[in-house]
Amino acid sequence: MSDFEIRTLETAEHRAASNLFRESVHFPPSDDAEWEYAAQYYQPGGAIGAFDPELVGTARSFDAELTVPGGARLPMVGVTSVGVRADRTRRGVLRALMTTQLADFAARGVVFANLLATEAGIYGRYGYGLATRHRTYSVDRHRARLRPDAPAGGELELLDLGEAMAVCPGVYDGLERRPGMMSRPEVLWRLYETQLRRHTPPAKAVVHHGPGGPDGFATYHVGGALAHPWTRTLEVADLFAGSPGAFAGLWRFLLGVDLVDRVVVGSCPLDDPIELLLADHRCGSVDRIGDEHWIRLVDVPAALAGRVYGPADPVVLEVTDPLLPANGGTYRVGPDGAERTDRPAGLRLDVTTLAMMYLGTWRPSALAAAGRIEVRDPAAPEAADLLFGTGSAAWSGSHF
Ligand SMILES: CC(=O)SCCNC(=O)CCNC(=O)[C@H](O)C(C)(C)COP(=O)(O)OP(=O)(O)OC[C@H]1O[C@@H](n2cnc3c(N)ncnc32)[C@H](O)[C@@H]1OP(=O)(O)O
Repeated sequence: MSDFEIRTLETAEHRAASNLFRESVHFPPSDDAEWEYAAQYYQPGGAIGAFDPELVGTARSFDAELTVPGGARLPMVGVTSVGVRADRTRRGVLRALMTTQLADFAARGVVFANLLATEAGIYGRYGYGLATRHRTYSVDRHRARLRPDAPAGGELELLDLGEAMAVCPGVYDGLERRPGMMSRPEVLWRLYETQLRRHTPPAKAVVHHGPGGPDGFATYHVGGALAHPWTRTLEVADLFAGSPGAFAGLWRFLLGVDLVDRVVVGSCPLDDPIELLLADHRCGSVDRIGDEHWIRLVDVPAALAGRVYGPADPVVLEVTDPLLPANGGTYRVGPDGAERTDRPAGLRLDVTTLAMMYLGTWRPSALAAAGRIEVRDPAAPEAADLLFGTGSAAWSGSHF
């Protein structure tokens, strides 16, 4: 670990860092045209590198806000573009990058760090716990009909990508957010626009207009065979709906696009009601349930105080956090909030496990049954299930 130096990268070093990351995930280096837009994703001062003295590892982050149960939006950073040169792996470079980043986040008052992991075995050791999951849902368009009692929805407006990028960010900002959703900084919209523009023809968007104005949208493209017989798939990148009418209206539109065989939504919340809208739910299928965001509670007291809790007897949690020891200690969590306490703990857990239950994705009793929580008070797991449970499944829908 002492054989290399970790420091913030200068803007002039960002391209080398980006290419190092790309090589680590087996992508080619960016050409000039690609780098022209990719450079914008590097927030000034937001990338770090490990040098030995050459650049051998890197990670970057950007600022956003995370919605927690109850609706509060708390400061988070998105962590991404993490890579170590293949000839320098397994000698502590990532550990040094992660430790440096976390100390910096804590000093800046960040409450959460979020990431999407290439492999499930990497980030738990740094306090990141799998906190949101999503599913890929596909529908056989030829068989699909919405039930006659499905909400009618409002007007739908088809936009090209340029128009969509002027409209969708505002619609997104106005939506009520589930736990796990995040603000989308402009760089993320630019990333999505670039990805959507790669399709031929470029992707489009459909916006739903409810009684109070635009309240949902979907971005999509249609790909597949160009010649008869048609085997075309409509792939949805984003689907956000602020009301039952918007959700049904958007799905009705997507299932109505001609010359399409399947409609696939890559990332849906686990509990969205599409099956309930279909007249025959067997024409739809869950293709995959997977990891979505891993979150790290950088400031445990602020994170615990920032969300609301369900009705149950209070529990006392004893939390351990070797990388950020200031988070360690006992916390009383009850329907009236959470604060530090001197009372004896009912449940003992590490900060990674706390992240897994924080947004309601994993029940404390299940984590205890799996051996991830030590139970000191036999009544505490059931009470914690009720306290940490949420009305809707945590989901982000924003990937980076
Ligand atoms: C948010 C994102 O950007 S996700 C992208 C992550 N990047 C990639 O997947 C690109 C390809 N992989 C890499 O670049 C590297 O292998 C990395 C970044 C995953 C790991 O970097 P390294 O410098 O080798 O990790 P380091 O030596 O610090 O190891 C730290 C610990 O993680 C473990 N570890 C490292 N990589 C992995 C892995 N892929 N799976 C499981 N454990 C791992 C090590 O065994 C070590 O364990 P220990 O603390 O118990 O000793």
